[in-house]
Amino acid sequence: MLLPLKPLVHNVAEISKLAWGTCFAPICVPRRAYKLLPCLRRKSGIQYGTIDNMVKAHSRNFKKGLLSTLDTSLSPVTVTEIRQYLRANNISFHDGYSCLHVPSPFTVAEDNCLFIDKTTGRFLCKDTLLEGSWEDYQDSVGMLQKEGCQYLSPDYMAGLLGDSDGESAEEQTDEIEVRRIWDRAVWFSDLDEEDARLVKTMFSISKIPNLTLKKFGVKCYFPTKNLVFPWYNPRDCAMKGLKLLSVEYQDQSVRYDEATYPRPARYNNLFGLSVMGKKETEVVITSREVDCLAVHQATGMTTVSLPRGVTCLPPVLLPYLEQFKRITLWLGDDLHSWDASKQFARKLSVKRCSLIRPGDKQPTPLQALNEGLSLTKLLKAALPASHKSIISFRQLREEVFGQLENVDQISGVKWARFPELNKLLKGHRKGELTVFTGPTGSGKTTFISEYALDLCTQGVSTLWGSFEINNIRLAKMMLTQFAVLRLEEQLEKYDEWADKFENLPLYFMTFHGQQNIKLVLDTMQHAVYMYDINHVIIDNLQFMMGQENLFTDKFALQDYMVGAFRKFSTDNNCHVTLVIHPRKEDDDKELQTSSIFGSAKASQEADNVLILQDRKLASGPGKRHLQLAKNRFDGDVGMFAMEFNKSTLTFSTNKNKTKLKKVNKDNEMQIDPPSDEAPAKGKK
Ligand SMILES: Nc1ncnc2c1ncn2[C@@H]1O[C@H](COP(=O)(O)OP(=O)(O)OP(=O)(O)O)[C@@H](O)[C@H]1O
Repeated sequence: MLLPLKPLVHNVAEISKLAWGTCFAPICVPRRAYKLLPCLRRKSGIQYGTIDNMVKAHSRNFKKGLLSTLDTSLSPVTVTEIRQYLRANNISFHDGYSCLHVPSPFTVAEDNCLFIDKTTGRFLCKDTLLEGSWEDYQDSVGMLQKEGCQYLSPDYMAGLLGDSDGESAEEQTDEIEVRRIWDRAVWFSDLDEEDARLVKTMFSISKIPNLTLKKFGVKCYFPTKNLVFPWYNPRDCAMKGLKLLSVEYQDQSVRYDEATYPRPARYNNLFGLSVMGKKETEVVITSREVDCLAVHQATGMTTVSLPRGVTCLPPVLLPYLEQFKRITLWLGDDLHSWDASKQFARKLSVKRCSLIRPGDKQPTPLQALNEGLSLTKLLKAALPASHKSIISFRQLREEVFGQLENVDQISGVKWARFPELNKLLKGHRKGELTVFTGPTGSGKTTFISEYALDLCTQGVSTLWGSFEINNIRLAKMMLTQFAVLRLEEQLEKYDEWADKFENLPLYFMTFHGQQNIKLVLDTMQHAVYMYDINHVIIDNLQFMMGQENLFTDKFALQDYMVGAFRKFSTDNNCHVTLVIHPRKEDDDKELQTSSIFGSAKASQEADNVLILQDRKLASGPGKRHLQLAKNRFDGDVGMFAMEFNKSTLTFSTNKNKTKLKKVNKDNEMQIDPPSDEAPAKGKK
């Protein structure tokens, strides 16, 4: 019996993708949502009434994307509930690492399998590539039971999936571009020998033979000397996208640049998947395609590389890794990669993961191959990711050494726009809690927006919780700061900057006004899982104060909330920046740590306390001082002046004029107005 359910699932899968967007949506999502309905009608070929009903049946999801309602789209189900549901419906399942494996209702294929993510409830049918929410899955099961059939029409499904009628203009342009590049790119074996040698030398892949490159589908786009990595559709090996890698030599260093089609947020390629056997049980995961080639070349092992390097491991890829009993993460040779391996291992289930710790004798796989090291030996020496509760110093000594060896990386990501902040705070580190305060209307949101944007442009995945100003206003301000331009006067440049902005790893919670802290924390947790968020900004804490009835005392309530955010940042190794209003504002006095609303708990729990000072010190309109009042990392505290540029909404620190004032943390802060003198030496 043919059921018109498949269009529904395809449809709903799309719609529910948008529903997830309710929690933290890249700002373009609602615009795309509007395009969905007409195209579904066109491509489905079934009666309008049916589609309309289906859309109506799921319109709660759809509308949520637009109306910013969160509750049900957020962590809709626990793994226990999923198991209970499957048992109650007599659906056999296998308890996998990150997913539950159940028979797919969408295919007749023999080894059909549908993967349900244990954390989110979202599903993926590997055979048809259909995906959707937990609700969609339940609906499909309900439909099957109602109709008394075993499968939902595969023919119908194939027709739908193969039809590109409903693609957005962006997708169509990408497809044309992918085809154009792919057709012009050539296999290394077809290149002139001299040319092939030149390109291989440029990318340090001389030890990778043409045969291996061809096996992985790697071509060369010779006019611009790019490597071209394909993204094959795992279903039918059709081209789904590609990555272009270019290399630039600056002084002694080499810089790799990459461009992807489609754009990074939609580029979910596990490079190497097409080469992988269905029965393999071991895999090595690398962060770069060239490393993947190197591991395979040296060891013959199954290897895949992540689509966006160490930035994230998108959960949609987890089903493809379920078949592996043993996974080795070899992501790079710096601490950032090491942090990422530990984070990704948690997603993949630590018990099957081993990690290669960066170090002198453990460089990137490509470097190891080029230096003639034994990659097999290095892989054998990988450390198990699972730690017992009690460990000895022997297990820690390598980690401690790594920290001592990489002091600069330990101090975190540096700000590009606030060099003075780097001098005081050294950098932005994962897992810390920063409390930020300043007088009402002094520019806290404006400053913290630029502060976070600066880090985000350097790859720090960022989640914004702006409860006071709405996301459109916030994004407009950020875009202005990003472009450092008054875009309203140069609208012709809007698309150029918006395109670049869209590619940042930046997400927004759609909360506005008073919120329940549990809901906010759940959303943050979900975002960490989905997008590997490294920095969350909460602007501001006062917007969670009205929702809690647990405490009659406002101070106790705030203490409880600060404690909850502290725990979150530690548990998830994710930096949280909390904006908190000051308790009292006395016109004659500067704000101090003790001015932060609540008891001393906020400043005790915080690793860093930043204060935007705008009184007394300001020697002109728009001038502000940023004071670092607490710094747990190395104790340096101090302050520096910033100048506000009203047209670009940016605070800049004038390198020539900025007077950085470091003070001993035990002393009271001595603050002088900025002058043209050279920066004062820290007293520390
Ligand atoms: N240094 C500055 N000088 C003059 N105007 C500023 C400065 N910084 C920000 N502004 C402007 O002041 C307004 C308020 O800024 P913002 O919302 O960032 O302040 P806030 O401290 O977060 O406010 P609140 O206390 O209400 O949370 C904005 O219009 C912003 O453009």
